[in-house]
Amino acid sequence: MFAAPLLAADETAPAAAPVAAPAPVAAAAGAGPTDADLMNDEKTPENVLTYGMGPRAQRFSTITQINSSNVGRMVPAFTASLGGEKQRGQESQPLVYDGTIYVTGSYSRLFAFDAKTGEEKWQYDARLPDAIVPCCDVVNRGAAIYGDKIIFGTLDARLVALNRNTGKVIWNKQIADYKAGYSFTAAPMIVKGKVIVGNSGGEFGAVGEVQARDVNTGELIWSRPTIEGHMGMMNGQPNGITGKTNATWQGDQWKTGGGATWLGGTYDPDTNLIFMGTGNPAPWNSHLRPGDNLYTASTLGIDPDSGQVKWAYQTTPHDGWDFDGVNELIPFDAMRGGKMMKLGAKADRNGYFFIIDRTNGKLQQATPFVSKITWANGFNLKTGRPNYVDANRPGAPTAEKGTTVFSAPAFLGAKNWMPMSYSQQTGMFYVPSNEWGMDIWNEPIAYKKGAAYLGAGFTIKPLYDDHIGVLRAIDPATGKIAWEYKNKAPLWGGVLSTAGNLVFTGTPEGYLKAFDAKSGKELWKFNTGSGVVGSPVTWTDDGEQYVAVMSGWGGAVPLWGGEVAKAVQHINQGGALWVFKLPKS
Ligand SMILES: O=C(O)c1cc(C(=O)O)c2c(n1)C(=O)C(=O)c1cc(C(=O)O)[nH]c1-2
Ligand SMILES: [Ca+2]
Repeated sequence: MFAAPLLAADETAPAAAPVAAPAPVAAAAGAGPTDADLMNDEKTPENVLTYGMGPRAQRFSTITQINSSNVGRMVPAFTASLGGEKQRGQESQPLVYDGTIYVTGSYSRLFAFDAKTGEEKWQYDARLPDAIVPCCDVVNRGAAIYGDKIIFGTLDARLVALNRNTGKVIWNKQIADYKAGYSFTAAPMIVKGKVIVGNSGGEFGAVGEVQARDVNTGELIWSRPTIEGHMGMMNGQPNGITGKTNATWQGDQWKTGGGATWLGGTYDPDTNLIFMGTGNPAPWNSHLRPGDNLYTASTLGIDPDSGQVKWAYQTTPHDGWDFDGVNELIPFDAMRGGKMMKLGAKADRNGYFFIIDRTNGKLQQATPFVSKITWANGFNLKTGRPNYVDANRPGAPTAEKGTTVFSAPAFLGAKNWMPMSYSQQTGMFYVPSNEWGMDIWNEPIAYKKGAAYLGAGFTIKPLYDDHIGVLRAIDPATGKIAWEYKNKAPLWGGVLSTAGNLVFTGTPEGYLKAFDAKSGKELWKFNTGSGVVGSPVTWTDDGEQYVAVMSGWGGAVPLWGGEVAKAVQHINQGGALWVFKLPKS
């Protein structure tokens, strides 16, 4: 725009040009987002640079043009198809930069669309090997952008950097062995020039790991396994918490112990910590692995510079239900006991909404956010541990099958991967939750490379006739629910809140919906033609506010949902980006 045209080559420069101040190297147009831009994402409404709309992943926008008084008039601006036969769950969150919308698609694809018209600029298809074994549909949750690159993970456990203008591969790195059950569904996160990635594979005895890779080359900078035993052995570094190598596992069980970091993390510039959730211990059958099984079903506070674990908090010690525990920890600050505190909130799959001190991982509050929880009666705030209801743990298998118990929440969780939002305007968390239970029983199982490693059987059942999904506004000061919206099908998409007093989320029935953030009143809906399991975002372009979401039914519910899967089997698949704005008038 106002920058002088760059000289293409040295020869074109006057030979004896007087040397003034050194030219700012490559700060020119087209250089792309920097570390500072990523950290500042919450404050730049003209783009969406990070998964979570800021490193803290609060999914809150300060834009007010579309608000609770006019959202009822919002209309589609355009839609863009992901095309073809590869229409499965579209869990992606769009990124928006410099006139382009980037979305990942099912089967490890990445698309670049014009942000004003939806016209496709390019698409990349990772062309997966047949042997991949993702547990829960062929999903991907989003990309990361940096400089000239757009970076995403694939189901055969690779991390791929493409040129964001052309879609051409810049580097392509294997992060784990997909033949041993590893895959990659999370959006990568970039902190200080390092691509921070997690892995998937907890249902196959994979071992959780966080890797930091050089954004320019893809080379490994540090690796942090999440299971005691592996932690102690890595690079000769102590794990930074217990200093012990393997206190909470018996025998060799830690070798295939799970704890996958399959949702990626959030980052807090204030404390310089990455918060990474870890998944279920493997196998699911808890009688086969006595002990707390650290650090599965936990949140880890990790130093991005070294990979050292600074603290850990385990939300389900000795998990026996696949309560997993990867759910995002969202940093926020609030008054507690008369002082301002650096806190984090996590709505866990196990049914509790946790508030912890994010400087040290100490539990401050744990309140149920669903109506039925059978496995524990609350948490002990001193020890941070659950008060277990032992009788409700699935029993040990005798010959073939242990006793069946009814358990709530179901293993797909009071909240699964779909991200909640924190509104800086209302001070509320908006949590996509589900009310369901399951019959669960344990079975014998032995580890076999690349095969499912559960040792349990299960059938998910609804708890109520009229709804499973419930969007809940939670006051973090008390854990009390301020309002709720009930949905017939399970909620499986992310949430966005805005300073326009709005909350957006999608439904499997196909709608993107807008609610009044204070009252919960439904203000607007639009049917996208397939289930919405993506995460909505918003931005401004030439003075107009846009809202975008991916449509395309899928994810774990149709595959693992038991009786609930049957109830939603009529929902049609899809694969489309939908973009909305107010009509010009
Ligand atoms: O332990 C794991 O490694 C792992 C990975 C994933 C994944 O990567 O999608 C899911 C789960 N577990 C899981 O337990 C689960 O319920 C789940 C739901 C979904 C989805 O995308 O709908 N993924 C996953
Ligand atoms: Ca899992």
